[in-house]
Formats: sequence, C-alpha cells, structure tokens
Amino acid sequence: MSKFKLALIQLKAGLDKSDNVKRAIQFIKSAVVDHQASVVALPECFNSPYGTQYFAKYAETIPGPTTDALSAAAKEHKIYLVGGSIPETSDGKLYNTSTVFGPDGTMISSFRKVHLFDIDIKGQMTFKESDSLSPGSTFCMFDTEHCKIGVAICYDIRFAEMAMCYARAGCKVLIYPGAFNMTTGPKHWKLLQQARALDNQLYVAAVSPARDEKASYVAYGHSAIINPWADVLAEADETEQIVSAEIDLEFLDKVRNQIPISKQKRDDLYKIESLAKTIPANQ
Ligand SMILES: NC(=O)CC(=O)C(=O)O
Repeated sequence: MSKFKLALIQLKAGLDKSDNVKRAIQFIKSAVVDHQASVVALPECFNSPYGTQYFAKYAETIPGPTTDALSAAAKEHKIYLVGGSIPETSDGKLYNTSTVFGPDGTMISSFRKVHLFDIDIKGQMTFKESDSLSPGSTFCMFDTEHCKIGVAICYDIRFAEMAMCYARAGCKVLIYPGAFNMTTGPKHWKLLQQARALDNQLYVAAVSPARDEKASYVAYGHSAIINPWADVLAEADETEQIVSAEIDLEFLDKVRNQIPISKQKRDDLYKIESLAKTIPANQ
C-alpha cells in the first residue's frame, strides 16, 4: 500500500449550483475510471462562484444536499473524497468548509478555513473574506490505509507553521483546495506548494477551480501535485480538467533518509528567547 493514485478535479464552477454539483460527480467518476484514483479532491468553492457576494446565497448546512451527493459518490466509487470546499451556514455564521468522505460514504472529517483571505494589493487584488465568513479553529487530518492526509484551504498554504503541524502529526500528503487569482497565482501558487513540500518533505496537492475570465474573481487554475523533492509531478493549465499522479511513500521515506532534517531539528533553539541571548545588549 505504499503507492496510490491521487486525482485533482479542476472544475469550472458557474452560477448554477446543481449543475456544478452534477458535473463534479461526473468528474469524480472519470477520476476513478480514467485515472484509477483512490483519493480524489475537488477545488475550493466548487458548488458556488468564489466571492463574498455569493457565499450567503449558496451556503448550505453540513450535512446538506451537496455533501449528501459527495457522500454517495465516495461510497459508489469506494474512494477517499476531499470535497473541495463549499460555503457552510451554521449557527447564523458562514464558513468556507471542506468535508472528507471515506470509501463507505461516511463523512470522516471536516475543516473550516482558518486563515481568512483578507488582502489589499492596491489596484490589483483586494479581497476581504472576513466581510462574510468566520474562521474555523481546528485542523483536519484523516487516516487512510496508505498514510495520514492533512487538509487546509487556499490562503492557509501561506502559513508554514500549519503545514509543519500536520507534518509533525504524521501527515505524508497535504491537500489544499484553493482559488488563487491572476495577481498572486502566477507568482506564488506553485512556489508555495513547493515550499511546503520541501520544508516538510511530503507530497502537496493544490486544486483550483478552472479559470473563468467572465467571473468577478478570476481563478488562476494550474492545480498541481508536488513530491517531497519539490518536483512538479502533475500540473494543469487554466482549463477544466483532471490531473493525477502516483503518491509513492517509499520515495518519501528515501528523501527523508537522504536529508534527515526532521531528526536534525534544533527545537532547543527555535524560541525568541534564544535570539535575545544572541543579540548584544547594546543593540
Ligand atoms: N483565495 C485565497 O484564499 C488565497 C489567495 O488567492 C492568495 O493567497 O493569494
């Protein structure tokens, strides 16, 4: 069980929620039949366009119609399914939430985006998820017969500590449903995946919606799977498609044995107090 196939579905999500879900389910079948995937992931906000003006309108409870469809698909195809994310409504609040289903269709975990995407790059990209969403405050990791897999959403990939926590907890694959944009995507999307893969010597997969030039928020696309050596194993262009790659846990062990950084960490030094001791008092 040291090898398995991971497939990412770069879905084009439009205004019609039921059509988005229907097409996601068709693509899941194709990920299994055409790519022999046993772990499949959908993009961030796959049942709704991405934008603060849409979250309330498209939000559902969990469980709800969208997650019921995901559960049935996971059961039908006997796969682990990382259900991208959907706008979730709970106790009068909205969250950007990912759900994970096991091969029997049971929801085995869920995750609410913990770092909300609030940025302001004047004249290029201003976005304030916190205008409508609330952040989650727990992580999400699930066991498979292959390895532990961690899930986080989009902006969460910028926070190296979070990936490190997952790695230290034993995850060997991190899956990020995400929707970077045309300002940050070309510069940061792949670099961040490679950085997290290399920092933690694990596999990183990031799965975007396909690009829709007419949408109010234009997603970058380029879903990708990176190995622990930071090689790009698979990368989409901007169009709707599936990309897949083999996850090889023996290769991961080889990299970790060759460059054994996790055993060489100096946790005794990684504290602000250790800096204070180094800096002469008069500076
Ligand atoms: N959309 C996001 O959450 C993050 C993003 O686009 C970025 O970090 O850049």
